[in-house]
Amino acid sequence: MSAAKFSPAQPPTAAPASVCVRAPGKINVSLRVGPLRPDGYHSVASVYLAVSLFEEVRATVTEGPGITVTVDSDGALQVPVKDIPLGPDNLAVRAAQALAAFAENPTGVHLHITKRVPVAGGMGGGSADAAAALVACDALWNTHLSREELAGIAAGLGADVPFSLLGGTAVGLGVGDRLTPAISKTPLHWVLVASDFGLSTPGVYGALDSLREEGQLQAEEPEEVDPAILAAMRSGNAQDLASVMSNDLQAAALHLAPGLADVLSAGERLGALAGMVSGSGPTVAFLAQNAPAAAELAAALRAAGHRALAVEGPVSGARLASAVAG
Ligand SMILES: C[C@](O)(CO)[C@H](O)COP(=O)(O)OP(=O)(O)OC[C@H]1O[C@@H](n2ccc(N)nc2=O)[C@H](O)[C@@H]1O
Ligand SMILES: Nc1ncnc2c1ncn2[C@@H]1O[C@H](COP(=O)(O)OP(=O)(O)OP(=O)(O)O)[C@@H](O)[C@H]1O
Repeated sequence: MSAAKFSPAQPPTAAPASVCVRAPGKINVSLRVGPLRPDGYHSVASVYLAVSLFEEVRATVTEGPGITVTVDSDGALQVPVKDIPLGPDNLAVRAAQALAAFAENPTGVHLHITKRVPVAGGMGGGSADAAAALVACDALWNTHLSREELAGIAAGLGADVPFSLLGGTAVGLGVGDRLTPAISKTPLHWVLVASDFGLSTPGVYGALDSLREEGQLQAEEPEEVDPAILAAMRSGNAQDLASVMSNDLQAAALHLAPGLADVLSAGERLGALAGMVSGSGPTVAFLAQNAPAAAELAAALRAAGHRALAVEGPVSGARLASAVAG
């Protein structure tokens, strides 16, 4: 006989007055990009990896209506936040607005974002803020949407937003939003090097199209991910992964920011197994053999004047970190 069967009905959970949600940035361990589509997007075949560099969004009920946002930054990469919009264009605000349509009685909310992921850095930082805001407002407004429903709203906000909700390791098809979780049991160790400038994602995709039009690069429709990459992720063999990881956007990012080639060669000279531009860049991600090797590489890159940080992945997607009762 189960005790739960006879326990009195639980009262409905009261909505909290304030919640804090953490959501991870990502690396594309592999990113294949097809030709430009009529809708302005490109089909991709991507292997996403969520890494231990987290954005935090604290959502607090306000007395008045509306959604407001403030931003600060924290962490070793010293992310400048001056270029982040603080109005309706902020991705976290857009996420809260999209979720409000599903809430019976959405209160006013203030979102405070603590940024650790480089802005316009190719690691999906704004997407992580959007994913965190969705989970935070879902808790604040008692909307109780399923992860699938949240993923549907996330896809309307941007191609990378569904992955920041899901986390872990996943194959992304379509524009990157059609996700299938992939197995990777052993953590992989990376070193991130931030740049002191950003790259616009549409600008980097556009540069890739131009290079392809000029005949310098080929465009093929990406149907699937190279099975060798999934095998290397599954086994956690960093050496194997180093020989197969690749990013079609790297040539375009290097075309727009040629100095990144020096960063890539510095990391490889200082002991990385391999290095690549993360997503649309300009953040560079270096794969290391293990955690001590990553710590050593990060220290050597810092000594050479770079903003470098050792991280690992996979980690969880957007999750409630704390809640304060109303
Ligand atoms: C580079 C990646 O980070 C790799 O994961 C993503 O493809 C970019 O994802 P994102 O920043 O969430 O992209 P969105 O905000 O949805 O789109 C911004 C712009 O990037 C370009 N874009 C984005 C995704 C994609 N599959 N093809 C594209 O061409 C389009 O010009 C689009 O208008
Ligand atoms: N919460 C936010 N954080 C950062 N940027 C934001 C945010 N909301 C809107 N933006 C705008 O979006 C642009 C790109 O932001 P983001 O930091 O997500 O780039 P990214 O990491 O290169 O994106 P991706 O890797 O998904 O292509 C910024 O330049 C900024 O103008």
